[in-house]
Amino acid sequence: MVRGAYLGIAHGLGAVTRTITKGARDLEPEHRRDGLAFFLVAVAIVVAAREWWAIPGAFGDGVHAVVAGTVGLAGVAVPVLLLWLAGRLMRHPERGQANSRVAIGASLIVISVCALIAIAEGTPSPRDGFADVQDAGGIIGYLTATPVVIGVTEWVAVPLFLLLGFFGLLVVTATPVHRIPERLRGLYDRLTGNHVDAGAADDELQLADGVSRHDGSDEKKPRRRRRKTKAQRAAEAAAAELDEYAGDEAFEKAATTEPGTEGGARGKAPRSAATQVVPTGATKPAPVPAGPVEQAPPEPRPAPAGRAEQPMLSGDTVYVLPSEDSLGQGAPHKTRSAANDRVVEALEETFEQFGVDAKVTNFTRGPTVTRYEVEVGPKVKVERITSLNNNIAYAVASADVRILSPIPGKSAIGIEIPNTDRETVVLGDVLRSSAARRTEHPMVMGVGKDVEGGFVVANLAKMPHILVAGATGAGKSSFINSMITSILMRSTPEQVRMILVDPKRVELTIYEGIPHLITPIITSPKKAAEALDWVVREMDARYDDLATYGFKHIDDFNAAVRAGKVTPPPGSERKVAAYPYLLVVVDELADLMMVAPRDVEAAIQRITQLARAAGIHLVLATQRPSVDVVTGLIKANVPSRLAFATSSLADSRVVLDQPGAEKLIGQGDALFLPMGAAKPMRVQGAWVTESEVHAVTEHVKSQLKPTYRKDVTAPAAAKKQIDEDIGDDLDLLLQAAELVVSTQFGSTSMLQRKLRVGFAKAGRLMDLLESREIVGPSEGSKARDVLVAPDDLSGALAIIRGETTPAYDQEADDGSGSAGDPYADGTDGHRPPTAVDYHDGADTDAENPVR
Ligand SMILES: Nc1ncnc2c1ncn2[C@@H]1O[C@H](COP(=O)(O)OP(=O)(O)OP(=O)(O)O)[C@@H](O)[C@H]1O
Repeated sequence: MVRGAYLGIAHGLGAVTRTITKGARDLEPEHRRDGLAFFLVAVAIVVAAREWWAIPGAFGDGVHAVVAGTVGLAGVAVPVLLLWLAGRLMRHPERGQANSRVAIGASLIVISVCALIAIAEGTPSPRDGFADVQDAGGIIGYLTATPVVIGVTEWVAVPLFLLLGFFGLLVVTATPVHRIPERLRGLYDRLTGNHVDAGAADDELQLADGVSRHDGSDEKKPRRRRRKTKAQRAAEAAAAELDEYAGDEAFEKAATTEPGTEGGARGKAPRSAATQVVPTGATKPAPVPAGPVEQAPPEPRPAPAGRAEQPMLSGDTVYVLPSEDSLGQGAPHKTRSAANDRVVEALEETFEQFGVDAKVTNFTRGPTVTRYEVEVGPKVKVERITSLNNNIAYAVASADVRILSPIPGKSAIGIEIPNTDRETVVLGDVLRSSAARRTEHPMVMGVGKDVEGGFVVANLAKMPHILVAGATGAGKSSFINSMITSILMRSTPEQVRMILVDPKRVELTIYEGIPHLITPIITSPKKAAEALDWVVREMDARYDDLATYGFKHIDDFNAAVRAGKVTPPPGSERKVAAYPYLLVVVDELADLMMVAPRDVEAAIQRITQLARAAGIHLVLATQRPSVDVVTGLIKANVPSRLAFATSSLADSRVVLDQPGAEKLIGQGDALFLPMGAAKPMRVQGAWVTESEVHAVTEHVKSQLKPTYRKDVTAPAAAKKQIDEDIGDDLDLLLQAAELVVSTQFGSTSMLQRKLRVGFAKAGRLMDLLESREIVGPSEGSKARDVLVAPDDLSGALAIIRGETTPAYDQEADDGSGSAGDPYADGTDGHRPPTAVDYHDGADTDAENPVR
């Protein structure tokens, strides 16, 4: 009977336990993690009850025996450690890998502390009585300290354990040894309340006080402190949002600018700093500065990046981003110089000579040009100023005078005149500006400074594609350097991967071998065209994943992957991982368009139409922004534009759809038209020296080796075969294509008549032509648009036949990377291997069972 009752109870308990654990397995991952955190809190309370408040009772004695028995006197710190771990687990459930790193580091510290206490208490052994062990370093202290003390005496053991504890501390805080000084500085800044970007705090000061930052008199100090605390809170709140990148300005908008340093004030309505930042704010007219040259105070050196933790790569590797010090500081920004005063005089003299009632009321000095604001008197036509363009150019001895009438958002005419004493905008300064620090988005780059001296940063993910054009020597390559360097400074290869196409073979060589590359730098236009094809396939694969798992954007998919919510279908061995952003940079589009115009155009069109949600972004640069390179189709699909000085007005129109770029003065002076902007913004591009780029690339290369994918520049195997959907209709389809392209008339009834086929067959042929992008979509009873010019007919026919264009076949294969057919693994040939396992290298593609 007793046995029966015992077995009954045991079975019952077993069933209950199984039900609970099975239920726990079905819980959402974050509930499970929260459960663990709450469990740690509960244990902390129990341990504290006994170790801190000595609450009596048999249970308490048991707890003491376990805690003090294990870690000895260090037991008093156990509740604190448990509470901290629980808090961390609740706050950062997504940082599973970081949490395990913290656990390892904390264990090393515990071992070190227990051993040191054991040594301090004379290394008692359990043979002398377990109470002594409990009052020293517990069993951990005994087991770790005793052998070391016996081996090398306590004189050596103490420094060894101190070293172990120190190492544990570095592991917990993810601090590599060489960054200790920087971390200490960060900690000091944090403790003293200085860790908010000083520029941001000062901006806020100006808004509140209505005085410029030069006016920091003593009585302002208490207020300054209060303001800073507020700015600090705002910065912290913003930082909390950054994990998701949601709601952050630079993420929502393609480009962000930071209010510039104040321009000089002159004339009848001088402006104070406050008016420049908030037009409606209370203003106190600032006196006209007395000296001929005025400089804004140097931007205070900002605190280090303040990343709480270095980003993790899979496999718990800590990837250390390049130090901010790799990029130098520029000279302080001048808000006014003697040259500006001379120009103001020249302008007013010109107005006087021609009898125009106009005055220069203000100016804002940018790094390259200064914008002089001119207000005209009553009854004076604005055109009178614009008609003086040539005379103004003559008076100021500069051909590059650009008149804005009016300045967007102001009742004033802007006259932009190059500074004779121009300044270089240094990339390091742009990346350290508060505009750049406001977000940790990995695709944010430093663009430069605007005409008011404010820093401009742009989020390439929001562009979502950009066309960069300008005559030779105007600054395109420097821009691309700044862009790539910005990304290397801010992102891990797990966040951003790149394909760099450099047909000129000189500009981007410095980036060869960086781990962010997915394929070696492509110099052959033929391979570049193939790489674009690969990007299309990669995009399709990403889309398939988005559709399969029900996400609209790669960011959502990645967030779900990181939260452990994406599980591959049952039976699949696929390891689901977040997709990196993919940045494709083409340094000379014209070279590609010469080799395979139709293919390149078609690939660009497909990528640009769809790639945004897939996290794929194109940067197309050209020094020949003519209509045969930047075709209508490409233009229509690349919404953001950056025009450096162009050699003609026509080129400016191709890039920006408006004149202006032909008036730019070169060396990084640009008009930037991010997606959604109505008017282009004049910016001076950021400059990064070769040695800075070298320092950054050496740093990233020393962290990781690139894992190239072999398939990127391999021609797609399917191209050689006639597509399945054409079947037996190849001849008819070729005839149909020829008819439609040569007549430029996409009509189904014409096909019926000329090819003597029925309505259904003619409709099918037309659909096939549409799928090959020879005609546009059906427009009801109207004829379809024909997308292929008669000159390109042979290329179109070759594609239908499943051949590549002749240019492809002629090019010799240099063998770099196209060896083997990556899709010869029994898949359908159209589907690329998914990008989920970049880190396992190209070889794993064939093993990827999910297609
Ligand atoms: N942002 C910048 N700040 C200062 N100087 C610049 C800047 N950009 C370009 N320059 C100057 O202009 C020169 C030419 O720039 P860059 O090589 O970028 O031109 P490019 O448009 O790429 O020309 P190409 O098409 O011939 O390669 C640089 O060597 C540098 O002296």
